[in-house]
Amino acid sequence: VRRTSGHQWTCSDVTFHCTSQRLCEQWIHVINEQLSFHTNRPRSLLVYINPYGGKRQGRRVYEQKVAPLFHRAHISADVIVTERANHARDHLKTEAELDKYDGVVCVGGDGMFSEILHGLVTRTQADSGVDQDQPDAELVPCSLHIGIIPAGSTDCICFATVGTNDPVTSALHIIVGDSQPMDVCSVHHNNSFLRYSVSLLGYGFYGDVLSDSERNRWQGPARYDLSGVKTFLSHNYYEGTVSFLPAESNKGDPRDELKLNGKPVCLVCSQQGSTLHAQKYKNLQGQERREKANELLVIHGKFLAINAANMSCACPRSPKGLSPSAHLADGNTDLILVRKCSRLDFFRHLLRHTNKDDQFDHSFVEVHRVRRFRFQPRHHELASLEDLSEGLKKSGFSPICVTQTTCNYSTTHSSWTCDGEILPHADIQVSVHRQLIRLFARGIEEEQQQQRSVFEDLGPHLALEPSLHWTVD
Ligand SMILES: CCCCCCCCCCCCC/C=C/[C@@H](O)[C@H](COP(=O)(O)O)NC(=O)CCCCCCCCCCCCCCC
Ligand SMILES: Nc1ncnc2c1ncn2[C@@H]1O[C@H](COP(=O)(O)OP(=O)(O)O)[C@@H](O)[C@H]1O
Ligand SMILES: [Ca+2]
Repeated sequence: VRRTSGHQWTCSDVTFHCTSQRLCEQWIHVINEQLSFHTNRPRSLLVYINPYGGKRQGRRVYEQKVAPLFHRAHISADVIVTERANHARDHLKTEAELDKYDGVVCVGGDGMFSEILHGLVTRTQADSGVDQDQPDAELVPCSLHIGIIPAGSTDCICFATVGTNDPVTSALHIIVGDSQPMDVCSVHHNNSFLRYSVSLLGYGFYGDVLSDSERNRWQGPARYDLSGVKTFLSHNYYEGTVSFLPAESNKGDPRDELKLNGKPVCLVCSQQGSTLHAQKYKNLQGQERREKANELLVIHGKFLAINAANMSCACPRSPKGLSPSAHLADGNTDLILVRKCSRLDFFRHLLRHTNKDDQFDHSFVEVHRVRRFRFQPRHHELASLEDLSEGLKKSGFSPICVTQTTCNYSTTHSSWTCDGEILPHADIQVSVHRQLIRLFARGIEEEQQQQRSVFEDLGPHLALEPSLHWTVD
């Protein structure tokens, strides 16, 4: 494997020249033996292809670019081309013989990844007797790794965990058996399970973009830009209450520039205990300590957007993403609140997602790193307002003022987008489950790491140094 620019990997050939047939055979034997010691490499994969994702190239991408590489790496693959939405999810949930495989690969976009995620996580909980309807249930991590061959519209899960959306690079991360743990958010409504999310949970702006874009799916990836402009121009804002449990104090800040992104070296993701957290509350005792450590913060307001970014959400549209310093595996999500502001200010904020400026450095934007949160839209409070208006009517006051004020606050209600799918409820509770899944990826590498040979990272067995090449000659 050779690294090229922009986090891309390509195949590279090494030619060994031998003086005799016998020596050549010895070398082949030794190399195959050494490769067999590397047990992290997958040998058998279950592949799902969404033929309708993105620009509808999933099948071609897999057959022309990925399958030949798996073949060369002696990886066997059982391929299922999906015939309908949720085909992959349902197959994984009930039918798939998971014991036969070392990993599951999805060829498609974030929506297709979401199907694999739901299939695998639900299957694992069912097999372990865990009830996913309980918002505080401790979920059991999935044993199979997931690989993503990008062939969708946004591909942010691939981009934010690999650094690029290139099918060959992703195939090579699968072949070498890279492993990247990743947090998963569970979303509940009134104590019943709705969905899991790994990338963006967005209410207001992104929820509206997604709802509108579903009608224009035939346009492919461009549907998001068109709906983006439409939603931007309609400039709706929504009122509600966000309550959240902040992250432990040792988990970094959404505005720090750590950018370690959940790699093995990332101190934030690898921290086991909660030492600093414990220190913060060390002078408190028993119940009081527990309450303080679990203190919910409550914010009420009028918002253009409420976004929870469980990962950076970097994608070709926004190379640093919605929350550039978010970690992949720290057990937290970054909650971004964009309050009502002028169109021009909101445009400035959006534009900063495409350049190096800090998109959080606006008076109307705040960002919190959180373990859990809940959103309650204002219309849920309406019930009590209606009670109030009844009461006022009885006491001789006109109820009209109450209703009118409510209607003027925001034009309509929004929906949540959950990794690109629309949720049926606005009142949701979200909890982060630390490192619930593992991907065939290694996070985004920094420059120095990129200088090294890929095989140096795989341990001594595969470190075929150039000097060895010369010995063979
Ligand atoms: C002025 C330019 C503003 C550019 C702002 C770009 C911000 C982009 C942040 C993207 C975060 C993406 C998070 C990923 C979510 C995905 O899981 C999910 C599903 O993906 P899939 O279809 O591959 O299955 N995708 C999405 O939710 C798509 C979100 C895309 C939003 C595009 C918004 C474009 C906004 C354009 C506003 C233009 C204002 C112009 C005024 C004249
Ligand atoms: N064979 C199929 N026919 C129709 N829809 C499908 C099929 N397979 C998967 N889907 C659905 O297509 C949607 C979009 O898939 P995705 O691969 O994420 O593409 P995109 O990134 O363009 O949205 C997902 O919601 C997925 O459930
Ligand atoms: Ca996280």
